[in-house]
Amino acid sequence: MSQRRILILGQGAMGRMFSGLLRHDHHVSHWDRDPDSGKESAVLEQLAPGHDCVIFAVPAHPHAELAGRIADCLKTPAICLSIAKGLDADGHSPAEIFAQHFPAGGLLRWGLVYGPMIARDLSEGRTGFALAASPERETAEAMAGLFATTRLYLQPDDDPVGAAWAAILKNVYVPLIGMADGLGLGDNLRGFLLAEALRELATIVEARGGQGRTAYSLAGLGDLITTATSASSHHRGIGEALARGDHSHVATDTANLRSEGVNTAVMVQRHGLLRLADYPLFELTVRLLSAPENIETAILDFVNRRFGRTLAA
Ligand SMILES: NC(=O)c1ccc[n+]([C@@H]2O[C@H](COP(=O)([O-])OP(=O)(O)OC[C@H]3O[C@@H](n4cnc5c(N)ncnc54)[C@H](O)[C@@H]3O)[C@@H](O)[C@H]2O)c1
Repeated sequence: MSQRRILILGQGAMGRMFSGLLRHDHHVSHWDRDPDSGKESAVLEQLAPGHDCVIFAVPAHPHAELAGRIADCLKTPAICLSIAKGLDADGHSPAEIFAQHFPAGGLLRWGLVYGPMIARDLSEGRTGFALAASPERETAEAMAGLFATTRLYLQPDDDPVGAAWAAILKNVYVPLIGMADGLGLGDNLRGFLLAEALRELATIVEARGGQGRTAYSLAGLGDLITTATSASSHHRGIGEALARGDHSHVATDTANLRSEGVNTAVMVQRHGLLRLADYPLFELTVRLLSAPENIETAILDFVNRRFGRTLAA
């Protein structure tokens, strides 16, 4: 494939990993901003023009601002691609933000890359897998083509809305798995909770305008299993910490930018994005993330209700 000019926003774990994967075949530039001081590594408006692809390897919360700046200064065709699995302060996903800033028919096209692609595995030469989801098939295929010589295997897909909700919401369910495992509730219960989470995720994806099948793709099932079972998973670790009484990640009514999953739980409630009563496992998880008390009883009560039993836990 021909050499592309790629700009990577963010030089954290994912930004560095992408740079390592792509720099052999493409011309790669970097931009970052210190989240504490706000200091930017370069003037984005001077750096961005001329690039064919901009990878947003930053959390969701600065996406709208950065997409607006990119849209104003890129005057040649390019693809903007995000990997962020969170909602911004307005409750918007990267799919919604990109659709607004990069409208169909314009010079800038967009897509999302979601799936089991833990930065450490890829940085150490192992494989990664993800959907390359875009509203346009051609863009999805171009995204997959960028990585064609790397160990990140991308499947072109046309459901970015579903991919975004699947990837974002699985980070809310994963701490529940961490809680159950942290309390030693068993392998069988983990399997049940994962099956329930997936079933619910498919209905939520549809309710939010995506396709239910996307919940069973790399962006949903693939990422859910990986994150829920990886010893190094941040979101699984949050659940394990809550199970041992460490409440440093408890969801409060303010944004929690240290954990995207916890922050998503807060944003879903703040912006009324879902009718929680329709999704009992999601509702249980959100409740335990903000009030992690009697976790075992709460999970077993859920199991009994699901099977129509009234046994005491
Ligand atoms: N780590 C993974 O394995 C993984 C996998 C898939 C997707 N993701 C997603 O990728 C995104 C980045 O993850 P990461 O692991 O690289 O995080 P990280 O904390 O290692 O890096 C985040 C980067 O974003 C920059 N940043 C933070 N706030 C910013 C702001 N307000 N404005 C501009 N830049 C800002 C930081 O300077 C840093 O370079 C997350 O949304 C995450 O969900 C991560």
